[in-house]
Amino acid sequence: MGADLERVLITEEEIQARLAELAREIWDHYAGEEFLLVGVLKGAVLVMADLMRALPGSAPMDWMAVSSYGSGTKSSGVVRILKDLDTDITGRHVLIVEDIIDSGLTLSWIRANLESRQPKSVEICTLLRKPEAAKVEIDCKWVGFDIPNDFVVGYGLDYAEKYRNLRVVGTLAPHVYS
Ligand SMILES: O=P(O)(O)OC[C@H]1O[C@H](OP(=O)(O)OP(=O)(O)O)[C@H](O)[C@@H]1O
Ligand SMILES: Nc1nc2[nH]cnc2c(=O)[nH]1
Repeated sequence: MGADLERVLITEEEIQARLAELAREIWDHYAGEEFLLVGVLKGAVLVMADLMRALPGSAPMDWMAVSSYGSGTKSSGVVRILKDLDTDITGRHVLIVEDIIDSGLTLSWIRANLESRQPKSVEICTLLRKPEAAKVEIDCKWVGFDIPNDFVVGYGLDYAEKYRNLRVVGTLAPHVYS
């Protein structure tokens, strides 16, 4: 599987070290107030698992699954909820946990959707962000790494449902696409 990678952009050690920093900053930010971690399936599964284990204390967790539709392309900005939260977030601090902000369209929609439910606050933590790919500005408080505008896999991110279990983030070799 690793042989399908062209280049490792971020190593396992770099990911874990950065998540530990983010976990500390997040914990300090909420200063003892409860916050709900909201993961976006499926890509955020590994970020959620490692980020929440790096927190100095407990935080509850919930999940959403969404899908783009309409034009058929990903991240069209038109989003459908496949699995909604189990939790009522009214009056609660919500921290959305994502693997990647690419165009920003998915997260822009999710954030607006969650904000319409009258939470106390909504913030975002993403492991990866592609500044050059942004189609909408996203106010994201915690970003692990800004990366170039290349398609990446690993650490939760897939290509045709493969490579999510890689411990690194990297780009795929051309032979994989042919
Ligand atoms: O900023 P955007 O251009 O909207 O792209 C980001 C979205 O794309 C990925 O999800 P994907 O649709 O690949 O689903 P997955 O998490 O189930 O792999 C990622 O997890 C984000 O949700
Ligand atoms: N696997 C993967 N999914 C994405 N969704 C949005 N951008 C990306 C990316 O670079 N890689």
